[in-house]
Amino acid sequence: MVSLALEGVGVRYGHTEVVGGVTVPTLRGGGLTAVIGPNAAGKSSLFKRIAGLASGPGTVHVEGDGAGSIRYMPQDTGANAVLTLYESVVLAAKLGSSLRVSDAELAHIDEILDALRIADIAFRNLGELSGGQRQLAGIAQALVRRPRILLMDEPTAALDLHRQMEVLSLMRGLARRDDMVVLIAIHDLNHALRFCADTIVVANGRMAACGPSAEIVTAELLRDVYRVSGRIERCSHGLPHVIVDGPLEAGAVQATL
Ligand SMILES: Nc1ncnc2c1ncn2[C@@H]1O[C@H](COP(=O)(O)OP(=O)(O)OP(=O)(O)O)[C@@H](O)[C@H]1O
Repeated sequence: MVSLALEGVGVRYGHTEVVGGVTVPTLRGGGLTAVIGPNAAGKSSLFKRIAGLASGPGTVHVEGDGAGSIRYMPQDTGANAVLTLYESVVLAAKLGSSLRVSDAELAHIDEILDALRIADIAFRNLGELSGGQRQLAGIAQALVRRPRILLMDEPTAALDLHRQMEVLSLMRGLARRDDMVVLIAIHDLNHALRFCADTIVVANGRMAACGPSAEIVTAELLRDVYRVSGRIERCSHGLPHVIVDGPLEAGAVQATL
């Protein structure tokens, strides 16, 4: 069992504090947690702080088996034109350890490439891949280290609709099977509602709300955090959907946060 909790966590770049006072009650492995909020709210910075890649005040509490294994998957994994997709995943698996690759590790890599449906492009250079294919390679690189806590920064931003659903379903299944804590920074609120049991809202460098996604993604959130008018309605299948009517005038946003 692994768990993550944040207590008064902030992020500073030099003397500038971009995130402050984020306290998140214990998140246990087994499900997805969405991290939502406007552009520049501080989601990526918070992820980097949790992963130890940025500094700031507060405490990141990690407990349980393999608690040291935190992995941050950046928004843009970049393209190293020299490596094939397969080589990049093997290298990711071996980061910080010996370069000997066991049969079990190779089997694990194949399993991940199959699950992401990218085995057919495994031996193409990353520089020749499409943006979506590179994003899938980045997910493979993150998964191959068997993280217990995985911080995914907009992992579906470059993917088509089918792939978005596939990847989020896969991540939900892996989180459950491997008892991982998976935080996903995501702009699509419908995905947060559909795939993530819990949602954390970051706005202006602060945590604005945290709880079950259905209680967090509301018309008030759309108004106060995203400055749009909208509503949450159930479709004919009974699933909640965010419907955005349009942007609010600057003066119409209530200063409740
Ligand atoms: N390395 C850095 N040095 C200084 N400021 C930074 C650095 N990285 C990010 N920032 C600033 O920190 C703030 C939060 O940025 P961050 O990338 O965490 O936001 P975000 O919520 O992930 O945004 P988006 O949804 O647009 O990806 C922004 O004002 C940004 O300009």
